[in-house]
Amino acid sequence: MQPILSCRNVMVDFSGFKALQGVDLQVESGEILFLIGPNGAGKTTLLDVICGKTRSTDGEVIFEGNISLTKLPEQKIVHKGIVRKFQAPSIFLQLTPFENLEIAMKQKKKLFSIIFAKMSVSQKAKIDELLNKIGLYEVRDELAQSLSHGQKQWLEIGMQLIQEPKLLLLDEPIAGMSGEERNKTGELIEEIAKKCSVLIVEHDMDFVRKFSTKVVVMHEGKVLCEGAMQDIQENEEVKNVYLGRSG
Ligand SMILES: Nc1ncnc2c1ncn2[C@@H]1O[C@H](COP(=O)(O)OP(=O)(O)OP(=O)(O)O)[C@@H](O)[C@H]1O
Repeated sequence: MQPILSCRNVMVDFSGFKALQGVDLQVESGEILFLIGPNGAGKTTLLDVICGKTRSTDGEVIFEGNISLTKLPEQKIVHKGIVRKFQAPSIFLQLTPFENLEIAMKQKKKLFSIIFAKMSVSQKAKIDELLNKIGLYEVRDELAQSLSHGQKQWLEIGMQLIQEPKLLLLDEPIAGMSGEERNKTGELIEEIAKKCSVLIVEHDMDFVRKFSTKVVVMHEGKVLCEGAMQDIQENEEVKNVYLGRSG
């Protein structure tokens, strides 16, 4: 089966500083791929390139075998099926989880008129189903500002899932979460991966150990190695540049 995403020799040069120096990486369908590596390795920059926030200076990013993302604007990349949850919150705190998802759904339709239209029964059912999935059904009518940190993050993820993506990009999704919230987030990601590949930048090695299907280690703008977490942990080079110090 062809990978859902292929990065080929991707380079990013920030006015002379080479943040990415020829990254080759593939994401397979249904995979939970963790991108790890020391600070400044280029992980976030790679996510930025994939979602169109940063332009690569060389190389190619191919989606679903034949769609080149390299020159597409961010919104077009979303429409192709790649969404990204940023660390900075984007939910409306004065609205309920249901209303937040309603807005996300209407944005997806992209029709201005529909913003004033009533939701159909099936649209409401879809939002309820999603609320169940992200564990917020019980608090669907409470103001988002009263949610815990973890619940807010899940709502953010829900806002992305309403786009029905094929690839979800997450940047340190469990930062600031309690132990229980971390586990719930991992389980949510496993549930999401049944329909959508997930590429995650993460520093928490316990979380990576528990929920990864594959791990890619980046160092100094390149892929150092990739494989199952068990093998990665044994790798001497990885121990030297990263795990030996922080994991
Ligand atoms: N817009 C920019 N202009 C110049 N340099 C940048 C820019 N964005 C990132 N960099 C540099 O590129 C390198 C890679 O940064 P990046 O944020 O991708 O690393 P990272 O692996 O995500 O690190 P961390 O784990 O700390 O988030 C860093 O040295 C960073 O300072």
